[in-house]
Amino acid sequence: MAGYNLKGIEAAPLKDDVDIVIPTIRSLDFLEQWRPFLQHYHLIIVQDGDPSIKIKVPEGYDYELYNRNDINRILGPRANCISYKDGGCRCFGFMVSKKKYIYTIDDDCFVAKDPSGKEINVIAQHIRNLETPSTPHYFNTLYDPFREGTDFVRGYPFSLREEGVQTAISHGLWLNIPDYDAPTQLVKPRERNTRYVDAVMTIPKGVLYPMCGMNLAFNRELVGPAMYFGLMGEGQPISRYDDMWAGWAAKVVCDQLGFGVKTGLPYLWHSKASNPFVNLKKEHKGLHWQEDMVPFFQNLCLSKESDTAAKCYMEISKMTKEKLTKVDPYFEKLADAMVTWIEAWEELNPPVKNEAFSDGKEVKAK
Ligand SMILES: O=c1ccn([C@@H]2O[C@H](COP(=O)(O)OP(=O)(O)O[C@H]3O[C@@H](CO)[C@H](O)[C@H]3O)[C@@H](O)[C@H]2O)c(=O)[nH]1
Ligand SMILES: [Mn+2]
Repeated sequence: MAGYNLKGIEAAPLKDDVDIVIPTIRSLDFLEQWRPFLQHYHLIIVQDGDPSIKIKVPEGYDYELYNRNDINRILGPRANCISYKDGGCRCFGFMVSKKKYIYTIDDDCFVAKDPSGKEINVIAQHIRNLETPSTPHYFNTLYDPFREGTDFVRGYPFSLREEGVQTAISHGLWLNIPDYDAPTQLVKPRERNTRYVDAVMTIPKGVLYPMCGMNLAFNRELVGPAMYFGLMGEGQPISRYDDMWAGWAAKVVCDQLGFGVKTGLPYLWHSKASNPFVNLKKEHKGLHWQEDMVPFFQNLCLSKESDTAAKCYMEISKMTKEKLTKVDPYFEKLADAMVTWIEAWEELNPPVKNEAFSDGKEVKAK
């Protein structure tokens, strides 16, 4: 690229199969540092906040940029399911993408170094995580058996080794500013995560986890419809639980459809501690409601007819309305927004007519 020093650019794995989705209400200057790893990928930028503000995209990146006016134009009345003034707006990018894989990253995240001092190619590691099987049915104590230099340990039944399932989500971690909630940030303002754990592990079937949207990749074809970052932000009683809602729902869907979820490598460097007092105001209801939301998802039993991500999600929406509205009327609104999300998803992503599925049905679990 004229004028840019791209020396040392690493191979951009599956560059035509990945879209990078970035929600931003700040600036995209952070992309300068990511050039060696992200420059070859297509970006989908979801600009939150005032659409009259012009966001500058660093030269040399191939991108599409959507602001609130674009979301309203494209989705019409269904735009009300996309959060405003909350990072959850990023899921609009998941919906408009046509690629197999999504990688989503926050605009205050930078390239981290591993203990040897080598810069970490987050995309390469996420693709490796997504392209190798998960082991949700039986925990391998030496972590990911599909990594170089490791394997299934003694006592791991061979019958289960072929059982590796398709990996739908790869959840990366963060050095420096950890993703703490506001109370924890307030009591530990100077805490920094300096610990690099060289491991990738499958989250066992039936176990939920707090999914952070900061450094996250997933297979759109397997689990895209379930990756709805819940309706939060302006006009809603809660914020900063958008990624949590998506993580809980998507894990239930992955367990139902027989897909895997991995967490661990890659790390990135999270630089900006959002203001803990502002965060406390935004997320305080979530701190209470999570005591109900988590057991709700833990106890969900989906019907066998729910054999695609969209069908699972519609069933979860129905159960949300039935079981969580007693916690707060907001959940009825959220349940309706979940239905709107699926309707919008299916309008923008009509099932592909495919001889394998003569009725053109969505990808079903094997
Ligand atoms: O109103 C908003 C606020 C933020 N964004 C964009 O979303 C991401 C995350 O924002 P931020 O870095 O301020 O949030 P953190 O507390 O550091 O991160 C955690 O909170 C989650 C946000 O819900 C986030 O995914 C977690 O990692 C940035 O890109 C902001 O620009 C926004 O679009 N609108
Ligand atoms: Mn941040």
